[in-house]
Amino acid sequence: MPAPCAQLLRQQAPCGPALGHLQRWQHPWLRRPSLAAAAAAQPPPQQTQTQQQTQQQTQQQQAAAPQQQFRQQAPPPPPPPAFSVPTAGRPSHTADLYSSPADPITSFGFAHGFSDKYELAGQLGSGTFGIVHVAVNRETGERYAVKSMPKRFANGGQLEPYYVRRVRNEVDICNHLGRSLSVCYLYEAYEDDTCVDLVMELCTGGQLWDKIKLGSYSEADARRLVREMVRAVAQCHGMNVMLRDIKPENFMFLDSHPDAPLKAIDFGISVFCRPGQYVDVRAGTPIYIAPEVLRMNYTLSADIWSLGIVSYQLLTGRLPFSGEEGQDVSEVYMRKQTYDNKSVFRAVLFAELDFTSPPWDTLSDAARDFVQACLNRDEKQRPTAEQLLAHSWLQEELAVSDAPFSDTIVQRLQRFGLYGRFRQVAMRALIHNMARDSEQLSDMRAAFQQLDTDSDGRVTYSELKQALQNGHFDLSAQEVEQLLEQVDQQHRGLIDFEQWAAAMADWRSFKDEQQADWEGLVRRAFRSMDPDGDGVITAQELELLLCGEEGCEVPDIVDAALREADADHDGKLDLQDFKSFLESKTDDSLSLFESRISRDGSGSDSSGSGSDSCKGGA
Ligand SMILES: Nc1ncnc2c1ncn2[C@@H]1O[C@H](COP(=O)(O)OP(=O)(O)OP(=O)(O)O)[C@@H](O)[C@H]1O
Repeated sequence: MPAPCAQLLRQQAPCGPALGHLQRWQHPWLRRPSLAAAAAAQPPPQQTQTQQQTQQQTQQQQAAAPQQQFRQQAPPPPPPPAFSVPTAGRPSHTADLYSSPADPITSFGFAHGFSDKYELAGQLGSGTFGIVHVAVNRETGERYAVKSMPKRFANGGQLEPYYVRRVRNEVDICNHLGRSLSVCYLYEAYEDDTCVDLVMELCTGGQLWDKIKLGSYSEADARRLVREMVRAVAQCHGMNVMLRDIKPENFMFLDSHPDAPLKAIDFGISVFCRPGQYVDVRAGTPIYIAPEVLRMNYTLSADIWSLGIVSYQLLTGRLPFSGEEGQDVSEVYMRKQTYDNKSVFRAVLFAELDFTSPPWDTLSDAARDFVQACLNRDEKQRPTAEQLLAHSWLQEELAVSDAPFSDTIVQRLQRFGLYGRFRQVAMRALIHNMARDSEQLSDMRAAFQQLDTDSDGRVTYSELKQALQNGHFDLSAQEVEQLLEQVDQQHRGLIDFEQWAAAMADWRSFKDEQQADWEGLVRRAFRSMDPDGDGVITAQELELLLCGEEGCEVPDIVDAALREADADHDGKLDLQDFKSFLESKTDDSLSLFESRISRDGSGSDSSGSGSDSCKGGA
């Protein structure tokens, strides 16, 4: 029988590691500035004296509690956990990591009534902070995963700061990234007096680790999985999120089909970090961390090293470390999943990396080149995740640019989902105001008309679902809903042509096509978003524009839009802000997203997962 939260609290292992990433972050459902947008909008910081003092104070507090800094690795299973070590007295290179200790709070402000809506079923797994169960929606019978994180209180009845940061971190980053199919979707967050419950997409196919420990994959299978992981990482990096804990335990298969999609889970120690920003807190799981993480000066490229380790494991069934420093680490870890930190750190820093022993003689040069590039100890020489996607080893048979439009619909929907709300609305305003004879528009209109089976100019969810079922996409029913909700932000259950076109458009070619009338188009689009025509969109007008009469269900939406687009920081948007905002949009690549085109024509397995497979293509 399901364990209620209070019971979970008793079952929970004693306190795990203190988390050293003192990132200031926010839950988007609470009205505070979003770190994500702040990280995106602000230039790399010069820390103020006060920030440094706060940081040093926090670090001193942490240094005074060393027993909380590491968690002893317990052999075997479960696999060794992530850790995070604060670094006393070192200057930080990042904006927010240390500047703001968690607020003294007693609750997060999440919804109440988890048990009214869901019934717990079997346990799926457990980690340092939570126990994960299947949760069944009492009304619909749909199945989810719920991570129950028993509240940890400090003296004085307030929540322990590490716990606060950890929960908020997970929620904030999931919300930030959750619109892509590469990331386990977070549906809801609940709390009561004793517990936080995060309701997530259910992955029934097990961890990638379960498969790796059985031995190496064929090169073709490994390539597919690595491509999926690199995509997830490229999306995270594109959103200024460093994962910091890439390992096979943190990727789960959606279901038990042999080609089931992989989903990234667990963002508890991820951190917001822009390219070029540095972090100086050791964090991660020792076997997978990059040498520069041990040296406590690293940036997004540290994730690429971890990807290299996992790729090596997938291809060979072992770790890369060899020679005097590494042989034992490799053998003992793969056999027993245990190690001692000192030997691992020595191996990470100094061990030879073996690219010659079998099965390397049977693997392609491209595979070797890919893994070697990831495992370059000089982090500056490592490719970015986006560059890795273009590596010859990962290249798909059909380049995305050559794929027919109808094959890329799921990628386009994911891409649109990762835009902020203001960019989504701006795209729609541009579409509304552009010339009717645009070539892109006519292509998209033709695709839309195919979806609109009753020709009423609008596509319902069920029409879209049906379209996605009739062709060749592998999508769970829940994934279809996730994708469509992005386009139908007002939750009308309908998508009109302009919404559809805004979601499908390629920004670069769209802009190129409109070049002759670009200035005029931008002016017209801005005017159509400025209801009283006074040349500025105030915060109040922005809320109406972004969320309609109902107001925003996620309070941070308006603040995030202002942070992204209000270049002169005067709290409102004018035409100049809008122009610069549109110019700042450069990245448009579909290759970051899974096409989800069915691989074998049979779709994914729906058995008991609550994620019944839809197969289709428009
Ligand atoms: N969405 C999901 N669907 C199915 N099982 C899941 C899901 N999320 C987590 N699990 C299972 O629960 C376990 C614990 O989850 P998770 O790693 O997120 O917890 P945690 O407390 O954050 O862990 P950590 O110790 O790494 O900090 C996972 O290893 C996995 O087996």
